[in-house]
Amino acid sequence: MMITQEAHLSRILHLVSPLPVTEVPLSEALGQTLAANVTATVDLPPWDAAAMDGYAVSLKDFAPGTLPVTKTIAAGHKQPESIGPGEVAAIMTGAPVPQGADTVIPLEKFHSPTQDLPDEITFEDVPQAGLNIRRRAEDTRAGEIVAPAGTWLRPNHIGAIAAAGTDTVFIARQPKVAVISTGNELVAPGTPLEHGQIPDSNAPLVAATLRKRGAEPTHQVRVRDSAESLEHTIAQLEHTVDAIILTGGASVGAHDISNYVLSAWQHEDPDQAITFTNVNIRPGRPQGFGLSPAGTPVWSLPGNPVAVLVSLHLFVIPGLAKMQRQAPHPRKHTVVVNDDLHTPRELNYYVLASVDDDDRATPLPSNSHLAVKMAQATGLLHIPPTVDHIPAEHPVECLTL
Ligand SMILES: Nc1nc2c(c(=O)[nH]1)N[C@H]1C(S)=C(S)[C@@H](COP(=O)(O)OP(=O)(O)OC[C@H]3O[C@@H](n4cnc5c(N)ncnc54)[C@H](O)[C@@H]3O)O[C@H]1N2
Ligand code: MOO
Repeated sequence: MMITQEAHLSRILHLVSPLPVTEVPLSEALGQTLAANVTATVDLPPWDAAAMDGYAVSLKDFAPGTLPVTKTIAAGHKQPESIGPGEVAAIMTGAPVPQGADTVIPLEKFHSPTQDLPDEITFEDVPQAGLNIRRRAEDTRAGEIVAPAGTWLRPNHIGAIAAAGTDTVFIARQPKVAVISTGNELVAPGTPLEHGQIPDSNAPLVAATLRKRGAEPTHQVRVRDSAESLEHTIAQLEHTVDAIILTGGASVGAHDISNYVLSAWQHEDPDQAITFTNVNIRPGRPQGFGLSPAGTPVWSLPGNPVAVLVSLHLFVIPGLAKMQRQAPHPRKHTVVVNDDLHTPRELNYYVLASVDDDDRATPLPSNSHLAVKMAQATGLLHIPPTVDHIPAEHPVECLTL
């Protein structure tokens, strides 16, 4: 039986639950998801501030001529200052504009850069009002939402939240995930290979994806193709983690133990049991998903490395996002292909591609076993089941890796 990519994802999203909420220092929040709105605790800028190094002047009763520089105001100046008609204040970028000042003129208008500021300044004309003043609360006002609940925190959010005067945030607890690679052929990367062995590249790929998305790969285990070992490993882990991701053994071969072991497990609610199906995608066709007897979500992904990459993007990342209480955010964009693409109809094809700064994509060889080709890819092109040919220079949707 074959099911659609949408039906498989919808079952996953139905079965995973959001994790509890906790408060963490902002310094630990990168990659996590806000579980509550962050609001500004201060106006920013907190006061009218100079946007240039120069001279603040009052335009009240102003006439061109030479005026005295009566004070100097640098960034960090704590004393509130004011100037009256006929007075000029030397002012630095970021410093509070003195009360009474209407405009700030950059110093280059009067003299070359110097550390010895003049005692007086000569105006040849009437300056324009309101120049080079950053207005109080122009960025945010205290109480305004800086980042809403559901935001996946990237470095720009961390900077904005700090700017708004906050140093702790509420997040959905970081998902703890066990990563299990199955297969007698697998050895740790870097181990000299005996005949029949290959490096386990899926566990590092899955663990890196988890870290990037704010989850914690708490365990990385290699299990041989033995039902007892797999059962024992999962029984040990399912109570201590929020999710389990297996790779390999999802297909129908005599040694594909993930499928045989997990699909034999009973669940109180049969709708929640781990089931295996073919999904209308390639690579990544055989997929298992459901809840373990302890209620822990289990993704059982196919073993081929590119199939793992595709499965992570289509099925694991959205599931984690629900656990993390994440609001949907765009993950696809449109690119133009440099070469013709031919794929059979009926399946969604995902093709590795190298995408340049102008959003032009060069498709790469994308057979599901070509693990090292992943290094050249920055995107995954999606060719829907309704088409079998995308001509060069045509647009196609792309998931950013
Ligand atoms: N008779 C059929 N055979 C296969 C079918 C099918 O429908 N009928 N489907 C094929 C498709 S499509 C896929 S995808 C694979 C999925 O296979 P499994 O999930 O059972 O994965 P394995 O057989 O264990 O491994 C496949 C391949 O990937 C390599 N591998 C496995 N784990 C890792 C790892 N951790 N790191 C690196 N590489 C790994 C493994 O050595 C195999 O070469 O089944 C097809 N067969
Ligand atoms: O679906 Mo499999 O991942 O094509 O090789």
